[in-house]
Amino acid sequence: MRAIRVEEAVGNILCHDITKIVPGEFKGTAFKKGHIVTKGDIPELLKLGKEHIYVWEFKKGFVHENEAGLRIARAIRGLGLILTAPNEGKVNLVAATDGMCMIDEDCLLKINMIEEIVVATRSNKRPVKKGEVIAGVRVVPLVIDERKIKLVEDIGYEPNIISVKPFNFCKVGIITTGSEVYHGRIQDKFGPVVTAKAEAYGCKVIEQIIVPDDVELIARAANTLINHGADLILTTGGMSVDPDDVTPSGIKKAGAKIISYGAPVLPGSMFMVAYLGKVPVLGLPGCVMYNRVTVFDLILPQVLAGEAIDRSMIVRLGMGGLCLKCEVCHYPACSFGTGA
Ligand SMILES: Nc1nc2c(c(=O)[nH]1)N[C@H]1C(S)=C(S)[C@@H](COP(=O)(O)OP(=O)(O)OC[C@H]3O[C@@H](n4cnc5c(N)ncnc54)[C@H](O)[C@@H]3O)O[C@H]1N2
Ligand code: MOO
Repeated sequence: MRAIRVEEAVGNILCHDITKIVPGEFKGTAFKKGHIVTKGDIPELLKLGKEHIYVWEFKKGFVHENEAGLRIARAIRGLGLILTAPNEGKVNLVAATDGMCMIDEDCLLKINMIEEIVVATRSNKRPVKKGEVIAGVRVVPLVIDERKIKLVEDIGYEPNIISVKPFNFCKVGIITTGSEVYHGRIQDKFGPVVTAKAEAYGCKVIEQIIVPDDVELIARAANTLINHGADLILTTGGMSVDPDDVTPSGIKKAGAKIISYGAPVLPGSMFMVAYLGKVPVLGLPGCVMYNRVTVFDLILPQVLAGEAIDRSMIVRLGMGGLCLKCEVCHYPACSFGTGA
């Protein structure tokens, strides 16, 4: 730290806040610690009674927090993100599109292990909206040893440490099972719920086939939907333990490869994931119709972001898999699904 004349301070970094007081009108910070003095600041500083100010003594090999923040942000930015200008050293990474927030957790850990580097993100694999902040980065001191920034940049060679993967458009086919619905004893309430959820991600429901609880008819409906161009199949109902719950058998009979039957998620424990060729088939239990958020809300965006679902992904959902059923639902801004 050294004191210099204000007129010679352009390009130097302020070491302390400078306060402005106008009686009856204003009392606050006119210039913040860390501010880089510009030519235009000089008259204002002089008006504030400052002929000399304390500035940071630049040492070779050190960088200012603003530059450091920008360099870290650039190093970790993957696809689908834009950067904000630094504000007191902090740079935000903002979603450029709706999509799935993807974070390389190992790289994030390595970067945050470097002392004085701060990278704070959202939880991994969450649906995000265009314009939402996905991560904020900064360094702890006002100036930082450039070698630390270079370490971040070395790790940053890994592509897409933080990215937003856009959702693919899908043609969705629905198979609604249940003899009570098929025979018109009750009206279908499940189809509209899953249609609304799929459409919220920009998908189109091309067809819904209503079948009784019959293994053969469920299997045939699945293959009909494939022939009609569906690239995602959702089945509703018939997923639990009654003798009439035959949807999993129907999916199997269609020739699908079962990835997982059952998920450590409540609500949603009777969920099934299968693939009929390349087409994902999601077996949705009755709770998906009834509850506001369920396992379906965790897996649907992953499928639409092009993630191949395997059993380990389903099993990882256990931690954070308990929906607290809050009076006002804030999902995805809550712990539900944070194990994804
Ligand atoms: N003994 C056990 N019972 C239940 C278990 C269990 O493990 N042991 N699991 C429960 C869980 S978890 C769920 S979730 C439910 C739902 O399972 P299903 O997928 O088999 O649902 P269904 O039996 O087909 O139907 C339940 C209920 O919802 C009505 N429904 C179904 N589809 C429609 C539709 N398209 N439109 C309107 N209403 C529909 C249906 O008529 C039933 O009333 O099982 C628990 N039980
Ligand atoms: O699967 Mo039920 O599928 O937990 O409420």
